[in-house]
Order: sequence, then C-alpha cells, then structure tokens
Amino acid sequence: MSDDMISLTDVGKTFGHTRLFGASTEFAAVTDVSLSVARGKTLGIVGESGSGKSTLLRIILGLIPPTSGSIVIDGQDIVNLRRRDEKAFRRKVQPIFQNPASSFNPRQSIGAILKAPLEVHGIGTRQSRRDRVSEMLERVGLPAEYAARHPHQLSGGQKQRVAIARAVILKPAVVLADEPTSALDVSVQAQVLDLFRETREAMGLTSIFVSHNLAVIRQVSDTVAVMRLGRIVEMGSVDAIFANPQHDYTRALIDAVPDPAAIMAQA
Ligand SMILES: Nc1ncnc2c1ncn2[C@@H]1O[C@H](COP(=O)(O)OP(=O)(O)OP(=O)(O)O)[C@@H](O)[C@H]1O
Repeated sequence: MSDDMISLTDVGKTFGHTRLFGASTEFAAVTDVSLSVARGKTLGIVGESGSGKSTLLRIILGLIPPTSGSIVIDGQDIVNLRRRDEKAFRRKVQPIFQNPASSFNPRQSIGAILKAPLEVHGIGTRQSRRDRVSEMLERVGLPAEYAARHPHQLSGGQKQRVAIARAVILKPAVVLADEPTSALDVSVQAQVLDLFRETREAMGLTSIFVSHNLAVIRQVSDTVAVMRLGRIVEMGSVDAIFANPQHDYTRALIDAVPDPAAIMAQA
C-alpha cells in the first residue's frame, strides 16, 4: 500500500471561453499540477483569488473532469472511475464548502440533513442513524437537541460545525475543504479550524484545505502548496515554507499575513 492517499500527476484543466463576435479562446485554469498527500496528513493549498484552487479541488472531488493528467486516491484512478466504483468513491471522499447554508435544505431539520448521507448509502437502522447523528453533533461541539433545529436558527459558525459533522458522518478517508472558514468572524474561524484539526486527528483523515489566507493554512496543514496562475510555484513543509520561502509570490503572501498577536487581540 502506498504511503500516499492522494496523488496527482500533471493535472491540467482548460476552459473554453466564447468571446463577443463568436471567437473562442482557451483558458488554462490549472496547469501541470503534480502533488501528493500522505495518509493522515493535510495539504494546504494557498493562492490568491483566481489562482485555480477551487478548480483543482473540484477536479479531485470528481465534480469536473481534468483536461489532462492522472489522479489516484487510495490506489484508485478516479479519472476513469467505473460506474460501479463511483458510489464507494463518493463515500470515501467528502467535501466541505465555504457556504454550508447553500447546500442545506432550509426546510429540513439539522437531524434530517445529517442523516441523509447515511440513508443514501443505506447505513444502519433508524435508531442507529439517530444515535450516529447525536454522536456527530456532540463531536462537533453542539448539543444533541440541535437535531430538531433548522439551519436558519443556527449561527454561521454552528452551520459550519454541522457541515463538518455531515462531511465525516460516513467516516470518509479523505476530506476536501474549500475556504470553509472564510465567511466567519476571526474568533469563530479559530474555533472551527481547531475543530477541523481535532476531527481530522481523531478520525485519521487525509485532507486538502484550500484558502487564500496563509495564516489559516498554517494552522491546519502539514505541507503547503502555493498556487499562482494555475500552477504550483512552491511546495514544502509548513515550517520550511515559512522559514525559507523560495518564491517572490510566497514571500509576498507571508508578508501579508497579520501578526498572530494582533489576531489574538482582535479575537
Ligand atoms: N466553469 C468555468 N468556466 C470558465 N472559466 C472558469 C470556470 N471555473 C473557473 N474558471 C476560471 O478559472 C480560473 C480559476 O478559478 P478558481 O475558482 O479555480 O480560482 P480560485 O483560486 O479558487 O479563486 P477563488 O478563491 O476566487 O475561488 C478563474 O480565472 C476562473 O474565472
């Protein structure tokens, strides 16, 4: 068994843009990306808006096909996934997005939202599903009674806790998070990042965490990939990147990170 849970080789994605008067051009959102994430580790992908982070994550989630390259997750080629393997893949690899409210049905209770993945995958009995929902709510620091509430009755931070619970309720191997805390206040953001780290450690998850904020990436990652204009310009351990950035762009990102003492004062 390979030590790597996730392995990408020369992944590229071009989008066709149709311009005024019908002329079309191709735009490379992701170019020649190769990276790997060891089992149980977290890779942070940082880069400014438009650098291709979300596109890359959506490719790894199997939501959009790459134009080129290969992606192997837990030994399985996911670009050419056979139909019968798709359901198992969906169970193994779970997303957490920036705005959980947009993926929650406002008419459903939190309990129903959390139970849905178990039902879709035919896991457990009614009672055991209910127990698992209570267990997950407690794991993310919410009282079990919150199962009866609806999304609009929860704060942004609480909704993001529910999103984490929903992502891990199927006991996935991989969690892919796209800016999960960027819509939250700084103090709430710190709590949710702590929860993300604890959950990942407790469940032995492998993860990729995408953010434009290097301070956030530093809190949750083992290794960091810096993306610019669709390419990875630098990759290494968190300590190495911060202590000895090689690329001007990485240096600029580090210079833009506020002083942690100032963040604490704000929080
Ligand atoms: N479906 C699409 N069709 C055409 N172009 C797209 C599509 N999706 C993304 N792009 C383009 O690809 C580039 C990378 O976008 P992407 O969303 O991956 O960047 P990002 O780093 O995640 O930025 P942000 O943090 O703002 O989400 C952008 O220029 C975007 O306009």
